[in-house]
Amino acid sequence: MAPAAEKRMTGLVAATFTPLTPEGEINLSMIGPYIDYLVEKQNIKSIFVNGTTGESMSLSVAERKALAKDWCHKAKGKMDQVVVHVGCMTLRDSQDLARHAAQIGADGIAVISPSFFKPATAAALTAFLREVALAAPTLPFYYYHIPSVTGVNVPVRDVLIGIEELIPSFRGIKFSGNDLMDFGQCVSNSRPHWSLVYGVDEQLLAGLAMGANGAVGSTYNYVGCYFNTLMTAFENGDQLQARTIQFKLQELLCFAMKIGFDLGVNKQLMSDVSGLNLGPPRLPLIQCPPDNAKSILQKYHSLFGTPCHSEAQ
Ligand SMILES: CC(=O)N[C@@H]([C@@H](O)[C@H](O)[C@H](O)CO)[C@@H](O)CC(=O)C(=O)O
Repeated sequence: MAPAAEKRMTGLVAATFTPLTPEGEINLSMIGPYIDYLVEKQNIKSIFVNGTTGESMSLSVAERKALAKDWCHKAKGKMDQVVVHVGCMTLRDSQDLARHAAQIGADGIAVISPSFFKPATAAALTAFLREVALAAPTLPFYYYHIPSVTGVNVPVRDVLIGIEELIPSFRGIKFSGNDLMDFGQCVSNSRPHWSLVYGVDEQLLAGLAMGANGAVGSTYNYVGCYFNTLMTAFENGDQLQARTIQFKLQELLCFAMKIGFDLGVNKQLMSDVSGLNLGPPRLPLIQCPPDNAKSILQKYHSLFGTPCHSEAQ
């Protein structure tokens, strides 16, 4: 059973981009303004840092520690939760980052499956997750399922079997997959103190219908205020309003996908919408060409209006 005061990862959570300088170094000076933007303009109170959107796998362990520390310190008193992704290709690095997350006051940790040498079974995957979780046993622990990136397709429902006996700090799943049957199976076999958050922004409404406790995603950096409205509409049974907002994001992403949507494009859109200069992505990802950025920004404004901020308060 979870301690009464423990926070769960629920509601709308922005998966943050990692600010870089034009030369490609981590840019800690942007983190304070970034947090203020999310709170004041997007009504976002929880963040998930150093994840996929944060380009964690392109960062060194030292860079990830510096970023995690800064996010946690600067979010204190402003955000409800900072969950730090600590997954790496090596168990030792993941454990190191998990211990560090506990020292800097993170509210939870999440771990992606290693994807070079992949676990072949749920048992192999949970054995890896357990070793990381035990390095920070006081922090709520979430398994981060993102098969489109890792290529690890172990059904999450299988991962959940007996997981609390193996990992006492286990508190849920960040489910960034399209398999809604697997997600539904996770929900129907979940415990009351777990949190199952959905991570495919363009079909969040389906995740909510299946029973998601919240959402973590990249687009909530710049459509967070609208998606807060979507979640309230869903809770109130206003499917029409919820669908209207969901369809707008689908329209934006369909448009961007036709031109070529990747993390570089996504990061550029956040810079353009927020006015924060988050810099380029790190190689091998490349910066969005200016003409593409311009037309995607125009599409954003035609769908979501200028600024989106008025719905935040
Ligand atoms: C594959 C991928 O990057 N998925 C994103 C989504 O937010 C995604 O960008 C969005 O649904 C648009 O496709 C998140 O699930 C990733 C995420 O939460 C993270 O950065 O850790």
